[in-house]
Amino acid sequence: MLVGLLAELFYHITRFILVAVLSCLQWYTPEACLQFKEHFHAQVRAACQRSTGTVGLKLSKVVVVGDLYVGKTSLINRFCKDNFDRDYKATIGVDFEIERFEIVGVPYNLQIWDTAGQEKFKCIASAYYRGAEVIITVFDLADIQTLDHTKQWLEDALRENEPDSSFIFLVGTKKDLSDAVCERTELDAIHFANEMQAEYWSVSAKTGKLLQRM
Ligand SMILES: Nc1nc2c(ncn2[C@@H]2O[C@H](COP(=O)(O)OP(=O)(O)OP(=O)(O)O)[C@@H](O)[C@H]2O)c(=O)[nH]1
Repeated sequence: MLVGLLAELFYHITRFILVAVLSCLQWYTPEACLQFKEHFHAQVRAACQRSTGTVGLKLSKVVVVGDLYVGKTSLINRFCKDNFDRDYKATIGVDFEIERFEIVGVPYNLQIWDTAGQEKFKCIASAYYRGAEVIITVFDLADIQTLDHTKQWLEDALRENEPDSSFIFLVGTKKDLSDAVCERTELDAIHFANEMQAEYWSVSAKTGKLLQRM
């Protein structure tokens, strides 16, 4: 009973944080967010409002993977620091940010791991995949090859985690550069997201403007 409740609590908190991440960036449509449809279960809400010591679930690990130059760091920077840098600085190995939230009175930490897309750093970055509650697989909407590569990135990340233990997101970046090619890539991406049971988002770290979910 307690285990079931904690599992449900964990599920809702993780979803809530992801919604917070994406909504902060205004990169979502409400219908994409199951959380807004269901809200918290009464038991989960009650558990959250009790002493945090009894809950013990304060940390969630997010791993962001994808080819080099697709915009992983920019995505994280927009969320964590609300800034955008047009200059490219390759991530060396891994980097991480911690964001602190309070959800119905419970302090919560979101640990976001930014991994390098360069092949030569792959073995370093992959050492950090384990224990990811959330895997965000990123590609560049203007470069269809990066979408093709997401399958491999996701497989590598999933291999390091227990089956069905991670929420999966597929995120297409640089939506501000959108043209007809991007639109075709998005259709492929939505198809692929369905196949891998991922939630799909089209985003722009540059503008942060509300973008439509296809
Ligand atoms: N126009 C536009 N450019 C973007 C966007 N997001 C990122 N960029 C640019 O794309 C380039 C690469 O972005 P990064 O965030 O460094 O890419 P990365 O995936 O972290 O790259 P690695 O660290 O090598 O894995 C930079 O020059 C960014 O300014 C976006 O939404 N729109």
